[in-house]
Amino acid sequence: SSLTNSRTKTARGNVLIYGPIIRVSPHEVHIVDLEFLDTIYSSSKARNKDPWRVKTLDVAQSVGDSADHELHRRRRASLVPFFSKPAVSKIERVIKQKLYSLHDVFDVYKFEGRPINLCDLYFGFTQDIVKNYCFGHDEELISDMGRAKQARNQLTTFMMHSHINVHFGWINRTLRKLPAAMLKFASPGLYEFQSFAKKLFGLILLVLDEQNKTTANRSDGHAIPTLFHELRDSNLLPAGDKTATRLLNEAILIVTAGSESLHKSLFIIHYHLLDNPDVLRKLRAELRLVAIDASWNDLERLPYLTAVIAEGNRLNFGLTGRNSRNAPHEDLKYGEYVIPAGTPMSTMSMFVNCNEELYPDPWTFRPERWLDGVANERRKFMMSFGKGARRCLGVNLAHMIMYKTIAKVSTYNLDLYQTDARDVIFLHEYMTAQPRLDSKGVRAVVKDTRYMDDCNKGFH
Ligand code: HEM
Repeated sequence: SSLTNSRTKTARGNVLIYGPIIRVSPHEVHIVDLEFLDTIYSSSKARNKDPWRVKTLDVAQSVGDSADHELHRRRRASLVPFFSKPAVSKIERVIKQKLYSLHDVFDVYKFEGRPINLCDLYFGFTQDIVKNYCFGHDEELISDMGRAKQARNQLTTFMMHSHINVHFGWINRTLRKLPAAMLKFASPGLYEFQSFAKKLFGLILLVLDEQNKTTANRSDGHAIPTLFHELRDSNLLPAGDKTATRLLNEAILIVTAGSESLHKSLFIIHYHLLDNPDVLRKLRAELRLVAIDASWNDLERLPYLTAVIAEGNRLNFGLTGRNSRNAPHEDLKYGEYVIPAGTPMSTMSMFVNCNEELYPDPWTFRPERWLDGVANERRKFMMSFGKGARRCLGVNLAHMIMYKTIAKVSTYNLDLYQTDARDVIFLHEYMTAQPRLDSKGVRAVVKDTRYMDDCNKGFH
């Protein structure tokens, strides 16, 4: 196809000065070639992560940081059933309740006339939902923007240490041995992260103590199996993988991966909707076609909403660093080069998600690009959720939350407040995309939450 030809041209020519294959360190090659993505991130062949790289988040025993292919496969298999579409659909009711809380927060800010910080709001909102999914209850961060801000800042600070973790892991290991009061002084980011981990550890111990229960009772009276109760009872995991420490590592990964990436997609999308009245108008017109309280199933059928979500995810970029894999049992060939078995090979999501041939004017938010004849081709290459056997496990959960949330908040009338593109754009690489470092977040003044001014449908 013409797309295939132009991809090759880009990979070999105008965008890249060097490459498409570069030896970026004594032991790693970096390759920018869309045609080679499925080889690096294979779904069927054994691919290890680089043990050196997985030190970034420092949760060694989690599924995401299980460097060895077989170990990763076993741990992932225990989680897969829980992230399927039918499994995720079971908590649509929880999402609905959280959306009511979200609505209440918007109403309070409307009443007070203060700008709302959408970054903090969506961080609290998503972390509550993910914790609920994991444990059956949460900290209700959404009802306390101060705590939501603190939790978001704490994770951002921790992620900004990710490069130091890779190169000087001993610093964190040493700091962790300090008494809490000294750690707070020496490394506030790590101290906050340790407090977060301590709370999760308490929840894991509770799950392990409640041996007789397989479900958690939620406040609405419905008992839904939760992820960590299921893991505790899973036949797919050996006893060694059910220890409190191993489960804590899993919980840290899932709660941070869930809230960090998901809240970003939400605030990126909401910013662009507020910044592009035409896009917002088209979206609202489409939403008129479905019921106010449409299900995820119905919302997924809406092409423009689907395009808005895909474009927000594209500009999220997922993991932004060099995400390497190695083929432990086979030598691979790239053009004239042989890549010996065990050699880390990497690429970066930005090179794919901002490939100018695939996405002309790539830094512009343009949902329409997902509606043309080659949109399905593009979908194959999107790297925001990763690729292959280690692709994001939370895709379905993320999509359900995004569809339900964007459908709801896009009907509110908000004006951006002292916010511009530098508050959402990828400017710094700290494992995930960070905007300008002095950003105060995406802020907006809430004008109305009850109706859509250019749609004639009211809110209940
Ligand atoms: C828009 C939202 C999200 C984005 C952009 C995203 C992105 C990613 C990416 C790029 C990876 C691949 C990491 C790699 O290559 O090693 C990943 C892995 C993962 N994600 Fe997500 N994620 C999102 C939401 C979620 C949610 C809501 C959850 C769960 C609550 C989740 C759980 C995970 C887990 C457990 C892994 C590790 C999978 C494995 O190693 O097998 N993610 N995510």
